[in-house]
Amino acid sequence: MRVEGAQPYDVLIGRHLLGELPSLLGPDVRRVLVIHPAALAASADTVREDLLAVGYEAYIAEVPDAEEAKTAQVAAFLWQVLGQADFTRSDAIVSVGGGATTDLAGFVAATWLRGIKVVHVPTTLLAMVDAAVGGKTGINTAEGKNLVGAFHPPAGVLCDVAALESLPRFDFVAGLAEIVKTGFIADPRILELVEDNTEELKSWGGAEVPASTWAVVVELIERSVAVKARVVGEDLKEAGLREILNYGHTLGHAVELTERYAWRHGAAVSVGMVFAAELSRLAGRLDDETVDRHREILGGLGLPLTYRGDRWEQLLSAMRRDKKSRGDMLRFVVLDGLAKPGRLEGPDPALLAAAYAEISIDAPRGGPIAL
Ligand SMILES: NC(=O)c1ccc[n+]([C@@H]2O[C@H](COP(=O)([O-])OP(=O)(O)OC[C@H]3O[C@@H](n4cnc5c(N)ncnc54)[C@H](O)[C@@H]3O)[C@@H](O)[C@H]2O)c1
Ligand SMILES: O=C(O)C(=O)C[C@@H](O)[C@H](O)[C@H](O)COP(=O)(O)O
Ligand SMILES: [Zn+2]
Repeated sequence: MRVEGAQPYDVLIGRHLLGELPSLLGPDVRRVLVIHPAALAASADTVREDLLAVGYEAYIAEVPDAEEAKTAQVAAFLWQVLGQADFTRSDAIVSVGGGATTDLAGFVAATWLRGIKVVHVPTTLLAMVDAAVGGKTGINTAEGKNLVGAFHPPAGVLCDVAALESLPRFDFVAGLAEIVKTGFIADPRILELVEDNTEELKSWGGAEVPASTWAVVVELIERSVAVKARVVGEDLKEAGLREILNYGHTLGHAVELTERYAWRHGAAVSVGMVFAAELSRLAGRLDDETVDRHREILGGLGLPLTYRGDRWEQLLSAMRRDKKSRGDMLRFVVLDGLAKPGRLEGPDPALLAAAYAEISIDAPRGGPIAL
């Protein structure tokens, strides 16, 4: 699939695609740094060996797992690696991992010498359908999620679906949340596919999965990437249209921060979408049936639908730093119907609190919540 724009690139989806890496890197690259978390050490090593075998000078750097990787300290470590290996503007980074790894590696590529090539090899469902495509890169700060970053499109994306065989069910389901998001904002056929295959998807078992379920997963990936490619091809820097991809993220990112990243991104976005749907309904813009469909689909997959009621002030404070905010004005992506995303700007605080009341529960008395 092609992502258009000032710097067009291909997103390849299939199996055994690593042989395509040199063609995505292009002819001028000599040195490559492969960045990966521990869980992907074996795959990253294979990538490095393959690159060495065809003549690249290939280096490898392991980074911490998940959100622990998205820090200024880890970025600084990678800048040091690049500096010590004399990486120039004709060299490149390859990320092998989930969305946290692709966000970090993309950010380091965007900032090293003010921008070098990056090719992403996403290994989670979420990174294949969302994080690796579109050029949003970033790291977190103590004040919030992705607060430092850059728009830096990759030179290419290799989605080798065989990577999903080792992905834990928990992470597979978290990735489904972004797929469902894409269904609600742009492609309702995605919702039908998820509804018709809920049991198979929620009980993801990697290598044990029947061919019919793989076919559904590949179609879900292709449909989600197609929507993302169209949107970012039109609006790379989020001047308008691209904001629709942020459906459910205003509250979702606030939940992630409040939970100190103990929740997966997809799980937080699930709650955030139910909140955004309730907000849309209470603002008189969305029908009850579509709101209920959020709960049925996300809840059916085992994704969380509620959050603790005693954290509203903390969440509100985190939401003020959302990238869609303008000055003191909070802005939300809402739905005016299925696949009809709109914006709600500066909502009455009472409306926000009412929407939150619809999704909040009593504070748990210990133990993790849902996903
Ligand atoms: N840039 C964007 O447009 C964009 C879009 C969506 C999400 N994101 C970001 O992506 C991140 C979430 O991504 P994620 O859900 O992939 O999480 P993640 O990168 O934290 O990966 C989740 C877990 O899966 C493990 N893992 C990865 N691939 C595996 C495999 N094949 N087998 C076994 N384990 C594997 C990882 O080590 C990690 O423990 C968040 O930081 C979010 O903000 C960015
Ligand atoms: O690509 C986009 O644009 C998105 O908003 C996709 C989101 O799923 C993703 O989580 C993104 O990283 C959120 O970006 P942010 O600008 O809200 O940090
Ligand atoms: Zn997201």
